Amino acid sequence: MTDDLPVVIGVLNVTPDSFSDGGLYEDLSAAVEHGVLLYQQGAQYVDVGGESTRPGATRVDADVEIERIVPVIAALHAAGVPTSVDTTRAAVASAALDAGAAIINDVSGGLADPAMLAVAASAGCPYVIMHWRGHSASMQELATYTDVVADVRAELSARIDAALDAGVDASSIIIDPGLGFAKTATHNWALSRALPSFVGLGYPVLFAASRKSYLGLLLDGRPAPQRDVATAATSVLAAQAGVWGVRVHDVQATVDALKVWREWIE
Ligand SMILES: Nc1nc2ncc(COP(=O)(O)O)nc2c(=O)[nH]1
Repeated sequence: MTDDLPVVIGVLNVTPDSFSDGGLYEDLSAAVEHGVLLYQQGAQYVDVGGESTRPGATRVDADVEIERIVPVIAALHAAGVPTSVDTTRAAVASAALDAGAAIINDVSGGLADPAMLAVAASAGCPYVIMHWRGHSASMQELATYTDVVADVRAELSARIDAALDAGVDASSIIIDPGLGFAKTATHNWALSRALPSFVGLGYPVLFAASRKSYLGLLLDGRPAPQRDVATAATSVLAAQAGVWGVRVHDVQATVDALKVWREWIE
């Protein structure tokens, strides 16, 4: 939280195939320009990703991820823009930290790469543990739960314990319910409504609904770039639920909406 507003993390995907902004920022100068814009609009961090996590996306090698994101992170660092690295790979996280990234945003919560927890532990940096059940290709078949809120809480808690056992400091851990990752729209709404119970786990919660398909469904199939007003609404509701931060593509819309929320609850 910064002056009682949630932290806003701006999304910068340096990929050809991310679901809502793929291909827009593959060029270094375009990526850096957009990252600086997001920071100027009020993002406390810019989340730089080099591998699409969309359902069905094909994986890229670590060296491709590194090639894509390290120059961007280094340039944003030089420009005074704090960044997080969106990766499931330890080698990519290490390279990003060396280039100046401040946060590891690991959508797999340490499951995808056994070496990741040790990297997060030794770096001592904030480490985002998102609920995840497998890589993009298979994840929607994995969307089966007895009670999605209870199951996600339990599985996240297991990842928190694994991180603590690996030496990650409790004060470094941020958790994220992972909307859209092995979740249906119904699951996403249930998890959104249950955000206070995730806040109750005692770790800062990152909420990342931005432009996701469950919002598209609600908006009669509207394409991803036209879901930013709905995203800003989720940012306010997440703030109301007590989250630490929100991860969004349209920073301006969310910052404006959160300012309204702050005045309203004064
Ligand atoms: N912590 C976190 N990171 C993420 N990274 C990518 C995407 C999906 O792709 P996008 O980069 O286009 O939003 N979603 C999440 C998320 O829900 N939580």
